[in-house]
Amino acid sequence: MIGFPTSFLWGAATSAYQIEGSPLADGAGASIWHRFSREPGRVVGGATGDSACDHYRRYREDIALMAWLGINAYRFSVAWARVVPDGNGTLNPKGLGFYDRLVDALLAQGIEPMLTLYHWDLPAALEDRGGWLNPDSAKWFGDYAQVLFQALDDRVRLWLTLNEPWVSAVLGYLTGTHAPGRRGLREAALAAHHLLLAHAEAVTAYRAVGRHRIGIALNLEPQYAASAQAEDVEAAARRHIYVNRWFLDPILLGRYPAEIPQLFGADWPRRALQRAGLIRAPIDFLGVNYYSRALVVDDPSGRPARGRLVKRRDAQLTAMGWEIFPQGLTEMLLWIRREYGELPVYITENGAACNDPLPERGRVLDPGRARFLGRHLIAAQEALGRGVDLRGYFAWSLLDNFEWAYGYSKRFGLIHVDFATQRRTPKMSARFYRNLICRGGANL
Ligand SMILES: N=[N+]=NCCCCNC(=O)[C@@H]1[C@H]2[C@H](O)[C@@H](O)[C@H](O)[C@@H](CO)[C@@H]12
Repeated sequence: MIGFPTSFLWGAATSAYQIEGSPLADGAGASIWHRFSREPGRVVGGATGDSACDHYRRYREDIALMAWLGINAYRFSVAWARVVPDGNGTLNPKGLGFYDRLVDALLAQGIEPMLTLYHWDLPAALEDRGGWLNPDSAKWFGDYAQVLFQALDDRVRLWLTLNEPWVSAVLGYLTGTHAPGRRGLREAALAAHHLLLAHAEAVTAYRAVGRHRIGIALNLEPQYAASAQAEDVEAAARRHIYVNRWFLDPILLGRYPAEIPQLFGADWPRRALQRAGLIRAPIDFLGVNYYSRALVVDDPSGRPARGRLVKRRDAQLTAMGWEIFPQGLTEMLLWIRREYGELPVYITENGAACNDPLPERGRVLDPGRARFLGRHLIAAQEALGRGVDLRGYFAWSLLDNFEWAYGYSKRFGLIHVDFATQRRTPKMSARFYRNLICRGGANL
């Protein structure tokens, strides 16, 4: 098995709303998650991101922990409403100032910043104007992206436009389990289309002013038929289009998969097909967020892909109920290369929620997470050995944090956070990852 290249990025990832806290500090505007988390019943325990990991104030302490961890890259997102409080208008210098200081502090430790422009926290003022259902949303996003390109492209060399637009569209507009909590197939398809146009708007804007590289982070999940029955095989094929190709094809090929309008039927926005060509603004790399595979059975009532997820009885699951399936990462990376050609790839998220014990004498024993990371890094190494141009790996997540609708009930962190005291405690998995990075990934 070949090793990891010396240029390989060993990182960790977070997002603004999940770790920063202080959502309205220094002139920041509210986001849709600030609003959504306050709606009764939306988040486990009625939790909000008001404090989270208090990273907005403790970022220097957290960067010192990153330095101890030995990561050479850190993926974070910018809270749009900190920088442009009403989403599309006046800049807030204090909001931008936080990210300016964050980037400088990272670089001072030799840590490469990877900046995600949008990780689900749309300014609430833009939601009041229709949010991602408004055709102007692509321009709003392009204008916001421009602000950050101008301010930070002299130091940020890895940009991501959107994080998991599929989750934004499906959980935000179809299932309603994420902000803004709307429920409609047509809305989901329209929001997805505008998110893709927004991605293209930002990439196009970057080409005019940017000097480095820009991509997008997608949640990609291999779909396996639960049986050899034709109806299950076909259901898995439909879900593969729905979960993976719906976004990959327009971004990388400039067209929607032919099957997508059939899956959405009358709910598919007709004009979307003509405008799909606009979406293919060539990217420099693809971010792959990999967590698990899906095991699919036919389900005629399931909309829109008419497939339902099942679990094998003997499956090993994380605390999220997701099957631990490292080989799916290798297969997904190889499939992307076969299907879309040579494109640099970063694993921009991979990690596990575990039922961690409480810290005891400064230690948190989470062997399951260490094993999860190790097995997925072996799977990544396998893909590297078979020709995938894999440039880096970002563990999700640096810190235990606000896990969206699960609130603080699910812990993904390499570092434990006591949310009552904000005390950080590196877990066993952090030491495992630190030692691995020291060895450049050798002897996995
Ligand atoms: N069944 N199933 N399987 C996997 C489905 C994954 C969809 N959720 C994600 O990818 C989110 C991504 C998000 O960026 C981050 O902000 C979240 O904290 C992590 C952890 O939840 C992941």
